[in-house]
Amino acid sequence: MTFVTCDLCDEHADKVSVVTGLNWFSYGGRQAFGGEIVTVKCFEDNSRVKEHLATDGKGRVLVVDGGGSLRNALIGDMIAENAVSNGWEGVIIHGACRDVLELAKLDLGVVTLGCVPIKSVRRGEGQLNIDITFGGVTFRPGDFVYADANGVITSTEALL
Ligand SMILES: O=C([O-])CC(=O)C(=O)O
Repeated sequence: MTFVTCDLCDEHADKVSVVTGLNWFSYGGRQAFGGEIVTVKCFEDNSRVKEHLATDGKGRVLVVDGGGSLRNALIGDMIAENAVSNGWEGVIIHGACRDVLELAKLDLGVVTLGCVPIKSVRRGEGQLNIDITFGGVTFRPGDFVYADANGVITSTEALL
């Protein structure tokens, strides 16, 4: 998938919602990625993230509202490798990741607010496929998201 979010914004100004006010970092080996939104809402517990990236992700992007916490990582190299095996396009986390040198080698988009070396706990908490909101945008399961070095945008319909 080759695209630039700036062009998508210019061409589909009436259709896109643009995430603002957040400083994203791109850690994955895939710099531009997009697809149908699947959501997880969790806080410092990556149970749902791990579970869900172990299922079929072809054409899909997992968008995680981690409450903006940078205190522990919701994804690392093992979970990300599993995501690649299951065909996920990428992961966008309003929270942190770890194992950044390994993430850079994977054919997966990984956009987060930052990184931290400690993993999260797993107490089986978190919700799957509910509407989540950050950066002024509500991410609805089944809508579409596109991300690159310029930022993150959503649309109710596929733009590519
Ligand atoms: O296991 C975790 O929670 C995160 C991690 O380090 C990995 O995915 O390798």
